[in-house]
Amino acid sequence: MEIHQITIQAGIDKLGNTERLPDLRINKGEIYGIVGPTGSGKSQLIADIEQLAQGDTASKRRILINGAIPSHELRSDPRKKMVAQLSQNMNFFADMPVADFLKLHAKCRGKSKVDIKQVISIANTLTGEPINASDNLTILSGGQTRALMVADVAIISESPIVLIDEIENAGIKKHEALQLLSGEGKIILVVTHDPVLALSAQKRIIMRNGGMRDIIESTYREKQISLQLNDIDRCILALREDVRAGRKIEEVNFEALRHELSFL
Ligand SMILES: Nc1ncnc2c1ncn2[C@@H]1O[C@H](COP(=O)(O)OP(=O)(O)OP(=O)(O)O)[C@@H](O)[C@H]1O
Repeated sequence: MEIHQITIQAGIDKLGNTERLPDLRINKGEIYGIVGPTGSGKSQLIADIEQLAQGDTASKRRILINGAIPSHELRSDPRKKMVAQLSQNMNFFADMPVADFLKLHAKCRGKSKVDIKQVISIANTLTGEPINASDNLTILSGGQTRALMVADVAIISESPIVLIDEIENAGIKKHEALQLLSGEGKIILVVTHDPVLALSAQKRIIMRNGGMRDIIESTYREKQISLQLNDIDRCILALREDVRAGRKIEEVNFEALRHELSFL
């Protein structure tokens, strides 16, 4: 089923008041950030979309697909699952090599032609520590695990809706991960406190007290700032890999970092 739009029909906040933000329509290819203080309902909003809620969750929201109520089958049949979720705390539990897992997953999804080597090399563009096809899933680091999940969602799962919950400390190149996923024309919602991610989204939903309060469209300037912050982030990620690998740090180009910061 081709999905070109989801609608979040407003429900109630934690105090029982109708949400301030009216129905929200998100189109194919759009990236939305979800921001707000702790306990403001960011994860609940993601969960509502994941479950295709129909007034049956704490928020009483309803989720429409292409403007219509999703069928019972879409909500309950795992093979029809249209939503992929990625979060910082997710881990692989299968005791098998990376390549075997990807092959198995591709087979389950009916995609026997997927190039497994390509999936691994895409994952390796997101992490500083290369993943080998023969590595066992259980020995992958947090960053390698998340990088593999992103590549898997982009190429094998092909779920049209991707929900991302706080991947800021996941140890991967976040901006690149978002670009990889959005390049496939997916609908992406990302819960984040991280300016790199929040500012690179086209719009961000502001959460308060369990309700959708407001929406901000990111400006051209914010996009520029996000790209510059991303360069700084990549520098820190590279240093982290050096430290982790037991290398000595000979030099850090602080001048280049300062140059980036002076543009902000
Ligand atoms: N509209 C709502 N009505 C009733 N309860 C809600 C609503 N939204 C969220 N909650 C409840 O409030 C609690 C906190 O919400 P949630 O975990 O979504 O916040 P969060 O913004 O993701 O917080 P954190 O940043 O700490 O992860 C949860 O128990 C959730 O079920």
